[in-house]
Amino acid sequence: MAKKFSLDKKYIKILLLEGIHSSSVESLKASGYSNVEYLKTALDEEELIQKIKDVHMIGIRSRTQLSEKILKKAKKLFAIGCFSIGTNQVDLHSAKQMGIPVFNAPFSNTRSVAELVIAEAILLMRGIPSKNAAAHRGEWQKTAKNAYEVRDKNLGIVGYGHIGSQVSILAESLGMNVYYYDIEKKLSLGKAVACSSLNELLRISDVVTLHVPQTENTRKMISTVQIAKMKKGALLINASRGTVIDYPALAEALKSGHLSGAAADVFPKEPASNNEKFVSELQEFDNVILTPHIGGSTSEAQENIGMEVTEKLIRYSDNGSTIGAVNFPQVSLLPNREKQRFLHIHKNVPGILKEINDVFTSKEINIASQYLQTDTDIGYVIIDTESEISNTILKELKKIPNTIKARMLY
Ligand SMILES: NC(=O)C1=CN([C@@H]2O[C@H](COP(=O)(O)OP(=O)(O)OC[C@H]3O[C@@H](n4cnc5c(N)ncnc54)[C@H](O)[C@@H]3O)[C@@H](O)[C@H]2O)C=CC1
Ligand SMILES: O=C(O)CCC(=O)C(=O)O
Repeated sequence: MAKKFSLDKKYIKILLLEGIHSSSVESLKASGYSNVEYLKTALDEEELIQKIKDVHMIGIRSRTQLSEKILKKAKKLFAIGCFSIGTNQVDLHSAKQMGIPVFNAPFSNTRSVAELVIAEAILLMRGIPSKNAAAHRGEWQKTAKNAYEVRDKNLGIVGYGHIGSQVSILAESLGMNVYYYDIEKKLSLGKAVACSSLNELLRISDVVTLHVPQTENTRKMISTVQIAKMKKGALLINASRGTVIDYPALAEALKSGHLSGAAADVFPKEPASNNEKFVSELQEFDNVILTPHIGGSTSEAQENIGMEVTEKLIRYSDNGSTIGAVNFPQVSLLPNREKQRFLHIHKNVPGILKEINDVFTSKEINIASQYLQTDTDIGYVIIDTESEISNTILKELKKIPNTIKARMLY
């Protein structure tokens, strides 16, 4: 019998949104995925619902919100690629319940964000944003007043993960004293000092920079009370998520002069495209650097992200590997084209593995290898059979109660 993909690659429809780097399209095509629709922008909800109906894999950046409502329309979707670090734009739990793994690029833009933050710390310390704005208006503000070196100043990093720790290394090389606060115990790099509380960090820092994910815990973690604890004249930088700072409270602190400047790359409501107007309470302040969520937008980062996430999507589509998925049991078996491979995603209920195996036993088909992983909600098993078998097995696997998704690969 000729070997056959359950779904030929040329029928696997892939939608890439938000101007993902061309390295993604190139990798997909090189791997035989020719059915790729590439859009430079995000889609509004209605357009997305229409398009996602027929799509098997989707690639997004931070603008596209994949809510439960939208995922429910995506009947054919089997994998999501977030071409970003953050995955808060996807309802991860709903995706998992629907048997859809979500992949991201956990390090590819780390360095780009860290470099931007360091640049902003230097510019803010020198009062450059205000002087720059004034110069554009024809004013000449040649003065050393309120302009400082970053050397020997205290930098407080909230969230000492990949980005926070890169910022730490760069800041120390500039002679800054680095302090950090993280809810997890972390290895301090160089001479960085862990603070036992957020309040302690806020009290001692000349510059505070935020590098936490968007979670319920981090929502408005910097608001009036926390800002009041910061040193008078301190600086605040946010390249994490717009929900982490209470921006009206920051605006108050800038107005009163309690803080002497800020930089914000992320906002609670960001324009869906470059054609939409951007509105923020921080726009009135010359001493605030506003950037349009470009912390990770460098050529290097985007090219790397394009390749990294695409590779994960291809590995899942070709071999069933969920290594690197952020919402799924991690399963990987070496590709083995000599065998036939089945993937089965199911609710994690007792006895289901036996039912799956019974399908093969009843047809006297030997299982060559099998790898199951579960979490509290779902189980995911890859099964290689010794002999080539027909599509009817797949139909029977799909009929097992509590099956979420089943696929035959080769
Ligand atoms: N502006 C931009 O373009 C970009 C923004 N980001 C944002 O930066 C965030 C951080 O990225 P990474 O450093 O790669 O993530 P990471 O997961 O490596 O580090 C996050 C750290 O925050 C800590 N954390 C979580 N909740 C906390 C809390 N309540 N208080 C203190 N620490 C807490 C975690 O323990 C972890 O160490 C991403 O989740 C994303 O939202 C990421 C890339 C680009
Ligand atoms: O560049 C993007 O679209 C998203 C960057 C970001 O926020 C992330 O990687 O989490």
